[in-house]
Amino acid sequence: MALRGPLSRLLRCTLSSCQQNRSHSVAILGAPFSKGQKRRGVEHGPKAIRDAGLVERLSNLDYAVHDFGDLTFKHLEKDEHFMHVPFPRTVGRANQLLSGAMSGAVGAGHTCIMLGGDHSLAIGSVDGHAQQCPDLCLIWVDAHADINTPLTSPSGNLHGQSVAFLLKDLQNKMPQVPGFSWMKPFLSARDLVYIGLRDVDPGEHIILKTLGIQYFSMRDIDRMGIQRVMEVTLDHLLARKQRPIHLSFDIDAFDPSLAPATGTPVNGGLTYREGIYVTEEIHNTGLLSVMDVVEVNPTLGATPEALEATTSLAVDVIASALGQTREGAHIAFPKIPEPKEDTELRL
Ligand SMILES: NC(=[NH2+])NCCC[C@H](N)C(=O)O
Ligand SMILES: [Mn+2]
Ligand SMILES: [Mn+2]
Repeated sequence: MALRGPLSRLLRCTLSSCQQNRSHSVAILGAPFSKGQKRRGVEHGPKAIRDAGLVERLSNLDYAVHDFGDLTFKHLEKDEHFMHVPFPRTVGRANQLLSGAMSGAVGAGHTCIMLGGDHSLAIGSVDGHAQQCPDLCLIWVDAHADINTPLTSPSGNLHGQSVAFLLKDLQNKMPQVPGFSWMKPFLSARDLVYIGLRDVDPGEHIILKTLGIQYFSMRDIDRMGIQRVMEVTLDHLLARKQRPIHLSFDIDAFDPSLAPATGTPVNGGLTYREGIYVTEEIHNTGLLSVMDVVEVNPTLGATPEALEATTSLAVDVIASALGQTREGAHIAFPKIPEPKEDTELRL
């Protein structure tokens, strides 16, 4: 749509300092971490996504790409379970480190891409982003709601609990998990929208309903269409005021036929076109500030083709969130090139 580009640029000028000067500089933060769940291999996600050509794709979109490399996480030796939650201190410490790095990168004026790693990393990623942009809103694209508390979680895994750590509204339902005393929940339930849900635990369902969280399950997408879902999503988050968007994209939101190399696949997911439409619409707001891409697990690709499909899909959604269009672009050509006088036009 013709109005989108100029309109979004106009809006960007009126934004708070944390959103300015972001448009042409992208930071990549690798977070090779897997202790938020029990399947090893997801720590190789950042390398696999880079190997699929991420930096080159973003450079072709005319961005200055700053690849900050991978963070170094430590596994703490003495880290007993908390209730049935494994590795609480290790996950807490990793997220503390990521939060600091994310805050620094956002503060330096970059649009940031966090490559996971498992989805527990969204705790640090969103926390660090919020330190620079306290009025951010969160779009969570996922088969799962990741909003269990330690008391509702069937698995104990922290990658299924990230949102519960972020939400102010759940503060009095959360026990003190060791490793997380460095952070305070800051997000309001109304500043969050889910897209793609199809595997929601009973405890998560009561949380979503009690807090009145806006979500669009795969059934809602079937019923309304992805175009209407995005309209309502962006209206819900941005109608009152324009603010930075944090997009947390779990690759398992896509159908497992498209993204097989992931730890908790669920049938009946987003089509390629639905997923790309989501990121295109987010790009068109001009407000994307941080994007997480998580749960790409290269060791779970049954064949090299399955892995390649998953990683190139990850690169495609990132490129689309950063402005790659299906209609082409004329970055290299201000006008249609004309042959010089003395060149023969046709043979
Ligand atoms: N980020 C993910 N893939 N999360 C899967 C969570 C699965 C399940 N709801 C749990 O809490 O254990
Ligand atoms: Mn998921
Ligand atoms: Mn997730």
